[in-house]
Amino acid sequence: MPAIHLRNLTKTYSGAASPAVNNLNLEVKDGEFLCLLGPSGCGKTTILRMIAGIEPISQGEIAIGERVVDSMEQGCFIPPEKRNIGLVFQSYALWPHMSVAENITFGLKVKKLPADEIKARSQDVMNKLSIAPYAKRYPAQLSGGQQQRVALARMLAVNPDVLLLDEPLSNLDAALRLEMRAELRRIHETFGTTIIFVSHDQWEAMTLATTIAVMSEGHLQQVGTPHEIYALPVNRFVADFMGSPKLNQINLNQPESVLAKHLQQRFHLPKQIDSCGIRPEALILNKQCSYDALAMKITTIIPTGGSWIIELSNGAEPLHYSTQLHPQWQIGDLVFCQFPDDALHFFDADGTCHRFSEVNADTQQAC
Ligand SMILES: Nc1ncnc2c1ncn2[C@@H]1O[C@H](COP(=O)(O)OP(=O)(O)OP(=O)(O)O)[C@@H](O)[C@H]1O
Repeated sequence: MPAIHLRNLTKTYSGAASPAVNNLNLEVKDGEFLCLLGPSGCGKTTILRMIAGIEPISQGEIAIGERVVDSMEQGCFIPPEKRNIGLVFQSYALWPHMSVAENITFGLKVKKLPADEIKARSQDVMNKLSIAPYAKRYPAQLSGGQQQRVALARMLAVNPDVLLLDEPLSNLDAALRLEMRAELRRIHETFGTTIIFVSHDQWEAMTLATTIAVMSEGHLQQVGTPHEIYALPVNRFVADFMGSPKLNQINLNQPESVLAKHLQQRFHLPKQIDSCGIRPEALILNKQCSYDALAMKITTIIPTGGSWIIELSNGAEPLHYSTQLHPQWQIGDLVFCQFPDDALHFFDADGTCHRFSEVNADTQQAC
């Protein structure tokens, strides 16, 4: 399967004040399962549509493998049907008057493949996606998840080099989404297809993708494995966007904040660091005081089914702690909260994130 190269790719819709996609450089490797992740309106669908060839680019270049398929500079444009790309949208757009089998074989007939190959390919893909028993049914006689699988089967049958999926699970209920995520992972493992998947759901991205590209307002923020994006965010946007409950952020420029004072005293932080973040699960709570702990009161305990979110307060700003262990605390209890230095994210004024080792901070006894 070919890699996809997006070079200085920009899209400005007519009349728009700023580009929907701004000077994007991204390589999607052969066989990669890449998720374009970001909030609504950040340009994800526009990128997918440009790769598919159904949205004209404003600047830059798209190459699939060695072949440039779109370039303003070179004045070249390969039409969508010649890019060997499968596109599945949020709405499955199955032909309602065709049976499942007919929907799947349609693209193969358009390609004028021999009848026995059409039969073999469609049977194979229906078996792999467990929809063979519904071959004779019409889309209206299928559940949402079954329709979804037919839409995927239809794309996979034509054996695209690249599969583009635009939030294809968004119409499904929670149980079906889980089932379809497993299905998509199997498809990726079985077919080795390069997949680009659009989502605004970080959980979906974390559980599905081999690589995540986080976007904000048309700008690429970070590309990395799910672990890198979660544990080593490059900036405040990525750190804040990933994680539920959200990253705790402590503004260090509040002289009256006990929390800010504790962190300032405990770590020698350079002046340019103006806030500090820590994931809720990275906090450590103890019953006993220790030199590096801050006393905080438990104000809320929220069970979320198998895990708990605990709100802690010390004066004004609350902190959130999350755990999968049944909490031994009650609301009103005093606990001692530690901030492990390797779990801290330090942000400077422009939002760039630094690790503890980078800010070269020394620990200092505080309590
Ligand atoms: N055809 C269009 N004409 C003008 N502006 C558009 C058009 N399509 C999208 N936009 C604008 O471009 C920006 C990016 O839109 P896009 O659909 O790519 O975002 P997205 O990240 O996929 O959002 P969502 O998650 O809501 O689908 C948005 O500000 C949107 O309003």
